Amino acid sequence: MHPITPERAWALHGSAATRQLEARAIAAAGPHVLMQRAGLATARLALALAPHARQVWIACGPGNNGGDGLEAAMHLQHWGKRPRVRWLGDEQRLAPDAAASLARARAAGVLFTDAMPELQSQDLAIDALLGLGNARAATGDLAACIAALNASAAPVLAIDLPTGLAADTGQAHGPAVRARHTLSLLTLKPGLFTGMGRDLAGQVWFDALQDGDTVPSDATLAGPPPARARAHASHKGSYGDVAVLGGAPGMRGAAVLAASAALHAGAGRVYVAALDAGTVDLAADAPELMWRAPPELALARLAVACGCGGGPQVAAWLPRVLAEAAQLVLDADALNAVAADTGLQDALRWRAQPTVLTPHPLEAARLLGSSTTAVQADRLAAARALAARFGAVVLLKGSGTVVTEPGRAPAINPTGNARLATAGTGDVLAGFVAAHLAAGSTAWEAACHAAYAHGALADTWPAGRALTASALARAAA
Ligand SMILES: NC(=O)C1=CN([C@@H]2O[C@H](COP(=O)(O)OP(=O)(O)OC[C@H]3O[C@@H](n4cnc5c(N)ncnc54)[C@H](OP(=O)(O)O)[C@@H]3O)[C@@H](O)[C@H]2O)[C@@H](O)CC1
Ligand SMILES: [K+]
Repeated sequence: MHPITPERAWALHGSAATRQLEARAIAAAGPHVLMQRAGLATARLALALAPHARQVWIACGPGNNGGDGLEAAMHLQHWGKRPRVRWLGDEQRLAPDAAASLARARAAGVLFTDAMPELQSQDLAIDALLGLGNARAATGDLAACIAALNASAAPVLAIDLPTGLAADTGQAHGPAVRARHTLSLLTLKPGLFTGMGRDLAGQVWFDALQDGDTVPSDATLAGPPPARARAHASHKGSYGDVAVLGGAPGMRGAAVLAASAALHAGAGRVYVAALDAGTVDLAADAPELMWRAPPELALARLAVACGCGGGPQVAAWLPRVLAEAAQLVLDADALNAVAADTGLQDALRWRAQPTVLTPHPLEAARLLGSSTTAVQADRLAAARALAARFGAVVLLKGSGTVVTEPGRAPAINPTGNARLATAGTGDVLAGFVAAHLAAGSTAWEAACHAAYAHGALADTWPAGRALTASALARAAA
C-alpha cells in the first residue's frame, strides 16, 4: 500500500480500464480473493490511521464496495475493535463475492444495526457505500448515510472512491462523501485528483491488490520535474529570452507579474512589451526587466507569453505573434481574443512552433463554445478537445490542473492548493511556462513542469506569510 504524494508519477485508470483489470485479476486469482485482499487492506489502513479506535462505524452499500466494507468489518471484529455496520444491501440481489463477505462478517459476530451512530462517539467511520458502480445521484437511506458520514466528527476512510465521486471525471452529481482518506483499489482513478476529487478524497492511498498485471492507462498523475543543474560554463543566452506581451491600461501589473515570474524561474533575459502605450514603466522592484514597444520585439527569437492583462488591445497583435513567436504561451485575454475570432483560431491551428494554451475553465469554455459547467463536468475531456481543436498543448487550470496534447494521455498535476486562488497567480504560471520554453523544454514539458513548480511553491508556502502573486513570482528560484 502506498500513500500518494507528489514525489513520483503514477498511472491513472478510469472505470473501463479498471473493470478490465478487475476481470483479469479475478480470473487469475479466483473468486472472492480480491475482495478478501481489499477488505484486509482497508482494515489495516483503518488501524494504521486510528490505532486506538474502539468504535468504528462502517456504512456498506448494496454492491461489491459494500462487500469490501463487510470484509474489513470482519477483520476489525477479529482484532478486538467494535465495528457497527449499516448495510444497505438486499440478499436476494447480492453478487457472490459480497455475499461471501456478508456471511464472513456475520460469522465473526459483527454488529449490524440500522440505527445511525452516535456521531460524537465514533473513532473512525468507513465509507463502503459505493465505488465504481456509483450510477446515479444518491437518495433515501444512501443519502442519509452520506450525510451521517459528512456530519461525523470521526475521520472518514473511503474505500476505492468517496461515495458519489465519479472515477473518470472527478465530479459528483448528487450527495457525496467528503473523506479524510481514500484507499483506491486495483488502480488509481483520475477523478481522485481533479475537479472535486481533491476535496472529496482527502489523502489518497493505493493498493494494487495484485502483482504485475496492467492495462493501458488513461492519464498520469505527474511527478516532479527532473533536477537540472546549471552548467558552470553557461551565460544568460543559455537560458533563452522571454517576452511578455500584455499589460493594457490599468492591467500593467499582470505583465510585470508574468515577466517577474519568468525572470525568477531562470530565463536569461526578459522583455516586457506593455500595451499601455502611455508611459515607460521601470518596475522598480525588477530593474532586470527590459521594456520595449511591441513592434520592437524580435518574436522569432523569443518565447512569448501573450495575454497577461492584455485586454481587448492584445487581439491586434495576435496575427503577428501567432505567425512569428518561436515559442508561445497564450493566456487570459489572448485566449479570449482567439475565442472571439475564427481567423485567429485558424492562425493558431496553422502554427507549427511550440504553443501552450493556459485557460481557466471559463476561458476553456469560450474556446470550445460551451459552458464552464460542461468543462468542469469532464475536465480531462475538455482539455483533450481543446488540444485536438488547436493542435497545441493545453494546460487547463483549476483544482487538479490537466495538461494534455494531441495523441498523448493527459497528465494531472498533483501540486497546489487553494492559496493559489488569488489575483495574478495565473500570470505567474504563464511566466513560468515561458521560462521553461525559453530554456529549451518541449511545450509538454514546459507546461507540466511549470504547473508542478507553481503548485509546489504554494504547498510549501510558510503558514504565516501571505501568498501574493508577486511573492510567488519571486519565490520561483
Ligand atoms: N469484485 C471484486 O472482487 C472486487 C470489487 N471491488 C470493489 O467493488 C467496487 C465495485 O463494485 P460494484 O460494481 O458492485 O459497484 P458498487 O460501487 O458497489 O455499487 C453498485 C451497487 O450500488 C447500486 N447503486 C449505484 N448507485 C446507486 C445509487 N445512487 N443509489 C442506490 N444504489 C445505487 C447498484 O444498484 P443498481 O444500479 O444495480 O440498481 C449496485 O447494487 C469497487 O469500487 C471496489 O470497491 C474491488 O475491491 C476489487 C475486488
Ligand atoms: K466508497
